[in-house]
Parts: sequence; C-alpha cells; structure tokens
Amino acid sequence: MSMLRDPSAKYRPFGQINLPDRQWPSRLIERAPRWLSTDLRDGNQSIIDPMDAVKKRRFFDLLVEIGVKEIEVGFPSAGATEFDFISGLVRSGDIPDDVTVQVLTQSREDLIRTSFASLEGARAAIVHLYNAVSPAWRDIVFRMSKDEVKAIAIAGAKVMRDEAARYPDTDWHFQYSPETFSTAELDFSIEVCAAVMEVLAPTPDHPIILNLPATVEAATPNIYADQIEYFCRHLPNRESAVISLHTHNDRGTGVAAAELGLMAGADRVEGCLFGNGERTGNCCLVTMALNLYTQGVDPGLDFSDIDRVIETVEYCNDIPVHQRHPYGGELVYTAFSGSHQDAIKKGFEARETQNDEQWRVPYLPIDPADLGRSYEAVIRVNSQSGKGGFAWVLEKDQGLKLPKKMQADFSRHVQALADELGRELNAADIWDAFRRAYHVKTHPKHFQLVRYEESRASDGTRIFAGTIAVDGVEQSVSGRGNGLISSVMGTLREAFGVDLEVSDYSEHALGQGTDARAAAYLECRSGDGRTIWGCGIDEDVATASVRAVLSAANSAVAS
Ligand SMILES: CC(=O)SCCNC(=O)CCNC(=O)[C@H](O)C(C)(C)COP(=O)(O)OP(=O)(O)OC[C@H]1O[C@@H](n2cnc3c(N)ncnc32)[C@H](O)[C@@H]1OP(=O)(O)O
Ligand SMILES: CC(C)C(=O)C(=O)O
Repeated sequence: MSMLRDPSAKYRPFGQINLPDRQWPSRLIERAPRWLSTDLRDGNQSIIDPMDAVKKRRFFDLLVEIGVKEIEVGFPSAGATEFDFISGLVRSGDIPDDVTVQVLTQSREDLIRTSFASLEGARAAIVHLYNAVSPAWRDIVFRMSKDEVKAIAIAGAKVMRDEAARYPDTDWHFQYSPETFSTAELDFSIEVCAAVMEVLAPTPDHPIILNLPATVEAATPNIYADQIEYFCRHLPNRESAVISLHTHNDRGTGVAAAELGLMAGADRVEGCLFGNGERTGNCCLVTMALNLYTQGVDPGLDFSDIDRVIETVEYCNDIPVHQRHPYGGELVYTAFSGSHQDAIKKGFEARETQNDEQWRVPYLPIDPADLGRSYEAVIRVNSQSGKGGFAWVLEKDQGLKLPKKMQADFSRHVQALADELGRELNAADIWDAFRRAYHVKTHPKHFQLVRYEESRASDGTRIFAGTIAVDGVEQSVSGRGNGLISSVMGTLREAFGVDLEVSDYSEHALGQGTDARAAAYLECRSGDGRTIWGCGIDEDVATASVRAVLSAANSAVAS
C-alpha cells in the first residue's frame, strides 16, 4: 500500500494570531445573528447546472418562507440568466418589505454598473463588492502590490458610491468583502476596509457591511475567531460597520468557525442551506440556526418542516442532502445499535413521567418532532441492535409492550433473523418473526382456539368452556377455577398432557375506540425446566389470555 509522503516541506502550519488577551473563549452566543443566504449566488455558482429562473424563484420563495431577511440573489454581471432573474424579481414587486436582496460584483467598473442596473426600481438593496487581498492572490492572480490591490477596492467603492447616487429612489446598502481575508495579513485587511469606508462614509445609522471570508478554510476555527476579534478591535469607526462572517468548509469546520466568529464579535452570518457552496461548501445555515435552537436561543429561522426544505433544496441544487447531515439527514435521529436504542427508549419513557418540558432524551440532541419528523425512524433494527430496538418497533407498529423478560426471549429470534438476512429488519419482519415465535395470529400447528366461553358458577367460580382444534381436530375443553389461565392450563394438562406451570402474567390494553383490543403475556415453566412464553391478542382480556395459554402450549409442544 502506498503511503502519504512527508508533508512538512510542501505544507506549512498556519501559525497563531497575536492576541494574548482574546475575549471570545469566555463568551456565549445569546442571540441570533443577522442571516444572509447566499444559496442563489455562492451556492448557485458551485453546482453543475446553475439554477434557471424557475428554480431560483422557488428557492427564493423558500428562503422567504423560512424567514431569511437578507438574500444574495445572484451575480448580475455573470450573464443574461442572472441579470434577467434579478431584475425580473425586483420588478415583480414580490420581494417582501422586510426582505432585502443583495447582489455580488467584482470590483470592476462595468460589472458594478451592470449590478446596479439589475436592481433598478428596488425599494432597498445591498450591493456587495469584493476583491481578494491575501498574498497568494496578490502575487499569483493580480500580480499586484498591496497598494495596487487596495486601489482596486477604493476604485470599486467610488463607482458604487456614484452609481447609488444615480438611483436615489432605492435605499442602498454597501457591502465589501476583502476576499481571502482569513489568509491575508490582518492589518492589511483592516487598512483596505478602512479605505473603502472612507469612500462610502458609513454611519452607525447607515453602516457598511464588512464581510470577512474564510474563502478557503486554512486553519482551526479558533484562529478565525482570533482574526475576527482582532479585526473588530482594530477597525476604525467600528460602530459604523456590521461585521459579517462568510466561512467555507475545506477543513470541515465552517460552522464551528462561524460560531466562534460570532463569539468574537461578529453580527451577521452568510451561508447556504445544508452547506452547499464552492468545493466543500459554505457554512450551513440550517446547522448554525439549529445549533442555536438547541441552546435555547431562537434562531429566527423556521425549520419546523425540515423535509419540505430538503425537498426544495435538493430539487433546486440537484444535490442530495447527505443522510448524516446534521439535523436534516435521513439517518440523524436513528439508532441501530443496542445500547443507544435502550437509552433512547428509556428517554422517551422518562419523558412521559417527567413534568417539565426540558428535552433530555439520550443520544438525541433535539426533539425530531420540532423539525416535523416523526419518532418512527428513531430506532431501526439490524444485527447491531438490542432488545430496546425491536421492543420500540413492536410498540410503535403494533402497540405491544413486551415484558422485559419476554424481550430477552424474543431477542434470540430477532438476532438469528438479522444474522440470517444480513440486512435491516423492518417493522413487518419483526412482527412476522414475533407471530412465528409465539404462534400469534398464525395458524399454529397444534392448539388453535375455535370458540371460547366463560361463565360463573353460583359460588363465583369461573367456568371455562370452549373448543380447541388440536392438530386440526376440534376438541371440547372445559375447566373451573378462580384463575381463568390456570383453569385453561389445567384442561390442557389433563386432556393433552401439556406440562406447563404459569410463573408470570401481564396484560395491557391495545389500541383505542373501535380498534381497542387487549394483549396478554404469559411466562411458563415446563416440566423439563425450560422457560416458555406465550402471547395472545384479542378483543377482550379474557380471550387474549386464553390465546396466550395456547400460544405457550404450542411453543411447549413444538420445541
Ligand atoms: C470567492 C467567490 O466566490 S467570488 C465570486 C465568484 N463568482 C463568479 O465568478 C461567478 C460569476 N462570474 C462570471 O460569470 C465571470 O467571472 C464574469 C462574467 C463576472 C467575469 O468574467 P471575465 O471578464 O471573463 O473575468 P474573470 O472572472 O475570468 O476574471 C478575470 C479578471 O478579473 C480580475 N478579477 C478577478 N476578481 C476580481 C475582483 N474581485 N475585482 C477586480 N478584478 C477582479 C482578475 O484579476 C482577472 O484580470 P485579468 O484578466 O486582468 O487577468
Ligand atoms: C465573495 C466572497 C464573500 C466569497 O464568496 C468568498 O470569499 O468565499
């Protein structure tokens, strides 16, 4: 097998930020930031087939419905599809009053003018200007000095200022991104941003948005937090700027970086639903928002029907949401493994007796119901599963609440089936296995209940009379006794030599209304020392318990 080569010559450690009195590690995120969705821009520029106007509109409507108030709707100078969508949306009058659209442009005069033109007639809009500032981009892409790169930003800002004046009916907001901020010298990013602010003259009442991207994530998230705190502390006229975060996920920590960035003093977060975006994607707004939610902070975004959100996102991006994606993935609330299932089942049982709302179900960081998910898929059964798993499935699917000791008995049947099939066992598999194991609602080979009647003698003794088919031949049986079960058991012993002693019995109601039935469970000891279980389900408890006796008798003679 080949080995990775020694990386030390090719790659260098990122190093540290000189901020010994950093404050962010001891801060909490106590309120939601301003959110900007860049699904229709950064997300759209990263997919194989960019969205057409129909898909963009559907995505836009979804974002509005979720409650996103700032939406980057595209890159108007990219081409006619983008321009026409944006100007069509503006002219449609369908942008709600509390939603502001944003467009992105390189710092090139013609592109900036095109961007303003696309927004003609907008009530309010954010024009977002960017140019890369870090050494690699300066040296390789622009082949420019620091001053020349700063001049690109200043020139772009001047065009923005002048264009805004040409369309006085729109409430313009300006955003500037020193692209590649996280790999640039911090003091240089501050210098460029301050120069842009000088041109655009923001005030605390009409601030500029300074968006600080980790264009390519290159360090651990604490470094990004240090960079944000440093920037916030050293930016002149800080109160006239909204500090915005725009992280990517190249190292898999885009959300973590944005969270620490908020602790470091930022006000706003840009990202995409389910983390779509260039390469490994942008910061995932769903994860960010629901992380806040699970800390008791209202994120201001509504994911209460997450499956509908996923459906639209998958349709528009033509990329599936991964089954393990935080909060949204199909498998993220599912436990296959025995000890997890056991803990989850106990967690739900504890919830029924708990008298406060606090969510404390082990292994589930959030109540799936809050996102519109049912509890059905919380536990699924395969060869890694334990008793809690099939007991949960039988309870949810059939309403059965097996006694703990019977679960242990049924466990070997389930384990054998899972090993034999080598796949997940669905609810039907488990129910079939249960019916076969305990001769429930099957046509058992030996004892079958044909008819059953119960009466009371004048002294109150119960009298049982009925017909049992034994190997297909009907036989009358009867018995007397205080306990119906022992009476039926006695009859079976006398008439057919079934050698069983009842050691435990339980019953519970099943279903409601016209579906109401009863389930009875019987633990018996056979003459040769084995433990044999029986289960009966019928319209009333008495018949269910008679069936439970026959179920145990069938097992006794079958094994
Ligand atoms: C990190 C990000 O996600 S940034 C957003 C990136 N998104 C997009 O680019 C999607 C839309 N873009 C496009 O459709 C095209 O890039 C267009 C139509 C806007 C422009 O296309 P082109 O004119 O062919 O230029 P292209 O994008 O290749 O840029 C190359 C030139 O612009 C310069 N440039 C790149 N970015 C910037 C910038 N932000 N500001 C100013 N100049 C820039 C480059 O240095 C290069 O200059 P050169 O030709 O003198 O070497
Ligand atoms: C334009 C900027 C904000 C960007 O998309 C990035 O740096 O990733």
